[in-house]
Amino acid sequence: MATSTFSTVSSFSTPSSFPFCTKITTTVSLSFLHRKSKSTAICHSHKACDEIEKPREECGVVGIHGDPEAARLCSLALHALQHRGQEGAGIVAAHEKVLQSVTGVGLVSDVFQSGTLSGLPGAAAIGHVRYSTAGQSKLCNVQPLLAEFPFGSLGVAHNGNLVNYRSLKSQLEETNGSIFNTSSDTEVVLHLIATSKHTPLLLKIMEACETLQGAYSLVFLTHDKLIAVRDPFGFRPLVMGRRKNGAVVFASETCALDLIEATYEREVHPGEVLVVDHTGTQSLLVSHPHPRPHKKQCIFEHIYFALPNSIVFGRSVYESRRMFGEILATESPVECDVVIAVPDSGVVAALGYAQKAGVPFQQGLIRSHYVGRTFIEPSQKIRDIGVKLKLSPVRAVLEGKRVVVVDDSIVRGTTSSRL
Ligand SMILES: O=P(O)(O)OC[C@H]1O[C@H](OP(=O)(O)OP(=O)(O)O)[C@H](O)[C@@H]1O
Ligand SMILES: NC(=O)CC[C@H](N)C(=O)O
Ligand SMILES: [Mg+2]
Repeated sequence: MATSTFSTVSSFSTPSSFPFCTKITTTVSLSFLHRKSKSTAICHSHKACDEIEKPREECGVVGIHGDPEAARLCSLALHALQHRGQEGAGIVAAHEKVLQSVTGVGLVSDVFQSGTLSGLPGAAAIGHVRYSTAGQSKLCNVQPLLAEFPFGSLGVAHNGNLVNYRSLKSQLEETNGSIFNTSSDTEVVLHLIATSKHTPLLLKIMEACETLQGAYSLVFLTHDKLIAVRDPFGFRPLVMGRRKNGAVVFASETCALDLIEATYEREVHPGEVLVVDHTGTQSLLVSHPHPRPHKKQCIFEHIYFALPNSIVFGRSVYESRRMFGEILATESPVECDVVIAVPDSGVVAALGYAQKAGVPFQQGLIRSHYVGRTFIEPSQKIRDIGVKLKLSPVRAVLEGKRVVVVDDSIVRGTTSSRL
């Protein structure tokens, strides 16, 4: 390789339509995953959990109401959202007024093997793939969380970070004697609901959400209702779709709707509460101190997290990444013979760069199909091994060439230092 130029789209000036909300620079250290553990429960009873660690981002959520195969569709949708969380997966389904749950550590295919789904009958279900942000990467923190209240059972799946969860948790422990079963921030939502004086349950949920600060795209399941809530800033995505049979689907990304043949209808609006039951869909608003807070949609969804075939925040992720590559070629032109990408999520930006620069795009790095995403792994040791196993250079493409290498981002530098 005569010359090798490393470029990254993360050096772009941020387009004005993408207010930057999160910069992920934290190095975290968690214990290795124990991949094969699984828990099946009518209602979770978690062991007392681990210490709290620094917040990060991500996760995928899905909710389905009105389809006799709700849990099976949920598992397919979670498969489509696997890139958003690889640490654990779970589904809660509602059948004959009872909520049943299967959660496990590992990938969707590890947790939902043949036969598992037959234990989750019912026409409504919610699901989650976890990338731990608050609370260790272990079974007790895998979602959906499920709680038994005197007023009925409730399941919840959360994408986001609650920045005030530590103070809410101490308050609940000291004032109400609340006993927490997990170290996940999401559990405070259940305790806030438990202690709310409002009725019915919907008002308890709304009051709880109004107490939360930070990012939350939530789906709740009761024995007869599916409820979706998005925080007033709209930090994390959440979309709504519908299947031909009328079943309503909520998901973090439209790629999950596509896989289960649901048509994309719209985003859940920032601050919106959507309630779905046999009577139809009702839309309400979470109240906020600023009646019209500015949207703060996370730019990292378009840079890295989401799949290019998704529409996120009303905009094609593929088009964003292609445009990032074009801008990079305009801002940082380099004499070169070939443009290559760091697969997977760098590919579309590299295509945009190559097209704009008028230089051939080639596959100079091969990505192993058997290694997941490395950035979202919970420990540096796993990330280092992941990058080592994942990327291999193609001598025929690179030898003697001036090469531009395009990746979507450099965060901890795990990938770029290996290259
Ligand atoms: O600077 P770092 O800390 O290495 O983080 C950034 C890298 O991690 C991500 O890839 P990842 O392997 O997670 O997923 P991908 O296969 O979808 O590109 C991202 O696309 C960059 O390549
Ligand atoms: N990545 C996420 O959105 C995670 C949700 C929640 N904060 C958890 O740690 O489980
Ligand atoms: Mg990458």
